Amino acid sequence: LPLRIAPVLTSAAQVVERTLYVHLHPGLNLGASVGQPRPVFIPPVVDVSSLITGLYSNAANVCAHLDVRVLLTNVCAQPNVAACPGTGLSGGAAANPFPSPQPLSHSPEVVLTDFALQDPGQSRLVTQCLQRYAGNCYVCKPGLASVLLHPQQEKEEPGDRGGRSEPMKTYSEVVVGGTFDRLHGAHKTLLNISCLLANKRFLIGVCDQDLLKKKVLKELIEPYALRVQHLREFLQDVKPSLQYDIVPLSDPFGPSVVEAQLECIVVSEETRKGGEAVNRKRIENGLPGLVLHEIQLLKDAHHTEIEEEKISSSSLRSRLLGTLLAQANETPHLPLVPYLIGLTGGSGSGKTSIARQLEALGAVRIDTDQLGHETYRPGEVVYNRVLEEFGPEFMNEDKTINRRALGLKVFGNKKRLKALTDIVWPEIALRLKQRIQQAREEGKQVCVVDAAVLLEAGWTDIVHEVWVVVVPEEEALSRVMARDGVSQEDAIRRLQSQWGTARQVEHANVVLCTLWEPEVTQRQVRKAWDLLQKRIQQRMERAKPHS
Ligand SMILES: CC(=O)SCCNC(=O)CCNC(=O)[C@H](O)C(C)(C)COP(=O)(O)OP(=O)(O)OC[C@H]1O[C@@H](n2cnc3c(N)ncnc32)[C@H](O)[C@@H]1OP(=O)(O)O
Repeated sequence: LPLRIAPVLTSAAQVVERTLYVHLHPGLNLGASVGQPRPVFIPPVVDVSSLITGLYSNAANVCAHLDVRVLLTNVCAQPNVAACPGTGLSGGAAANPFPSPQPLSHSPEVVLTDFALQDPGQSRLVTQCLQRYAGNCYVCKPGLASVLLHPQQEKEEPGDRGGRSEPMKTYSEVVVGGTFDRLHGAHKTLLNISCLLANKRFLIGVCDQDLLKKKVLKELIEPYALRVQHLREFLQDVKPSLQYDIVPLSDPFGPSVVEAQLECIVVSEETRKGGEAVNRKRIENGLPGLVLHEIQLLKDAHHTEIEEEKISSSSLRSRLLGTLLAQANETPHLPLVPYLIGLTGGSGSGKTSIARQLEALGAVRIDTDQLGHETYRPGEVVYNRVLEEFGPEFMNEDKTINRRALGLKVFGNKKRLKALTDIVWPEIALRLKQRIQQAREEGKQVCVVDAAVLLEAGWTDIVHEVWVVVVPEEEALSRVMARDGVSQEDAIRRLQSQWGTARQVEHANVVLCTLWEPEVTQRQVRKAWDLLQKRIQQRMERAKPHS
């Protein structure tokens, strides 16, 4: 079987667009002579566990775009009613794991098999037999199609046949913990093997709040409720007979160190130490230690130099940088050209360096800080109004406005900052519109509006897309202090006058991060630019009058 995984997945990926459910039935005979095959129970042997790992690790390499889910309703420790509640078993060899078809979160539209036909004339009978078989196990879409795959068989190496059919020890209650952001093959392996090990209850602790603070690109972590929804949907498909309890974790231990009836914790090489710490705490709490069941870490064949070698959510998050995370809003009030990108991000996020890179790629860069500074020139409306509002002490000897002193006054003081921005923003907006008009007249295709507080100002409707640049707060603080020579307190006050990155990201169409080497940022910008060109192209196509 292991040799067939990659070829079967490769050929299935040519038919399937989104979800590929895997139902195991070793030796399934669809040959017409033996009559209609029935689903059978498979004992949870070591081989099944290796097969699950093999499936997810191959899927990550050969069909990474598919949501693969290995179904375990028919993989059960003891085929009796007590061990497999809800199966309607009466015991004995004829026990059916599917007394009624199991509903899945995505009803199958097509059933695939790698059953090898002995005779091409059998094909119709075999596909009919397969459809009936699938319909007995799962609730399928009406008109379920069936397809016979013809996977390219891989060469068998000597010694490949050595399977491990010894039974796995199973447990009444199993626990795991994790962030479970954007469920990937490694999460699914952990979850599937835990389902294999658990007979009654599966407790899942999901990191929340404080436990997320140190994570790479934490702003891109899916909200807790969404992660739980995805987990529940996956688990409900995989083994509906188990009781699932999903709880938020605000410390690394959660209920694992207080619930007496837990028997086993599933860990990876990386989290084994965490599992051992759980056991030390349990013993301190007068509870028996848990069996540590260790699973293999899945390798990520596509990892880049800033990513981990294992399949990880942080790598998946870093691959989202520069891509379109949320469709742009409809903007019929804006002219088609130039396409307007509102580039924003906290102080010290590196947005100006990104704006310059976009300029080098062909965009017109409009620096709104600069436009703001122009409005302070003596004789301008803003100049007079600012001095009226804040007093003559904010004037330098040469009669110019002392912006630095003004900054120290307003950052950290909401009321005073609002008084200032109420004066300056309308004037900046006016100048911005003039610049955009000028770019339009010059036939420019893309303008990048570099605006530190674009979202706070509610300027999202003057651009087509919002791009947000993020860095961790400590990094932003040290950059601001070093670059602008301000104290830590002043830097904090300035950052606190702006939205936090998580809130900014909620409004972002594209997110970029300047935390790593300059080449890494350049690659992100290039990717974002290339994808933007495609979107602009498609938009132009859509806007063409139909002939
Ligand atoms: C909607 C927009 O984004 S318009 C562009 C931002 N400008 C404004 O909001 C106008 C109000 N601000 C100002 O006039 C000036 O920033 C002053 C007078 C307060 C300070 O002037 P200066 O000392 O010359 O500082 P400068 O204008 O370079 O801004 C320094 C930092 O303050 C931040 N900043 C500017 N305005 C604001 C604001 N309204 N709220 C919070 N932070 C702000 C900027 O992010 C900038 O950091 P960055 O370059 O790392 O992004």
